[in-house]
Amino acid sequence: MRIDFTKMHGLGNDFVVLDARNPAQALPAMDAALASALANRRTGIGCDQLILLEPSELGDFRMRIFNADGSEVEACGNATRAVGLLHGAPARIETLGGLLSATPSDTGIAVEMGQPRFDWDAIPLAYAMDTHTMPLAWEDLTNPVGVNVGNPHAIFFVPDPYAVDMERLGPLIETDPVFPERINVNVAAVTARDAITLRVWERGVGLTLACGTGACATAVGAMKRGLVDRKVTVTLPGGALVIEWREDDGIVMTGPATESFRGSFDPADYGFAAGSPD
Ligand SMILES: N[C@@H](CCC[C@H](N)C(=O)O)C(=O)O
Repeated sequence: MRIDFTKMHGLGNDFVVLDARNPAQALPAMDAALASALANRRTGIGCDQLILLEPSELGDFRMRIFNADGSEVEACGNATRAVGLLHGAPARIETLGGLLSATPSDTGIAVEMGQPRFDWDAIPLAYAMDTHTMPLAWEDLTNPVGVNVGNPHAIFFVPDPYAVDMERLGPLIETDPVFPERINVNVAAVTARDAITLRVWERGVGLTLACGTGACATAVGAMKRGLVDRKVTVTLPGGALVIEWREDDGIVMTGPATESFRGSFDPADYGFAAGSPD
């Protein structure tokens, strides 16, 4: 029994999207082993995140997010825009990080990401500290902002994000015990009151071409520090997102999403039995 998938991306951050709402699809129960097998770029379909759409009683549908290492996580900004594009109309999307809304428009897909949380235990951190300027350092990367925008982020403001050895420092910071649920690592340069350049080492993935929640976290971190205005363009290796932090509505992220192709796979090829259709 073959399972259909849609390959999508947001600024090069790519996804395999599976739709478990279709009763004709005998999807195996999703777990870390299957998610990482499908995400594997050498032996699987290949992606940064595996996205599973399920029925929801709270929203139009539920989106489950698995990193390439198989870990299930709370939020993914780029995938939220991607499934918003698939839905083709304004959508309320249930995630582990909260209920989000995605609205396709002429300028891309706009997603209301909710309010950021800066409390140390909301990020979470291993012990109490000031998250505005965390008293932490890894070589030249010092005093990050800590914020949770559905998922956890540390943001380092640096002169040149492309001069930072992220391949070496990213995994060190991601797995430091000060972050009990690991962390997404952002290195950013503020280039104008409305412009930021950003690279992200994603928890459970590594360096990606873009990270939507990273752009949101970095923008609000820079706003908190008074470095930028309330609406900024964040430029990542894969392209740009516009991030606005509204007093009442919270963070609004706007940017493109793209469907790349559709295909199918046989779970047996990955050592998994198909589930039983409802
Ligand atoms: N690519 C994403 C973030 C995906 C989840 C992240 N790696 C985590 O573990 O929290 C985005 O666009 O936000």
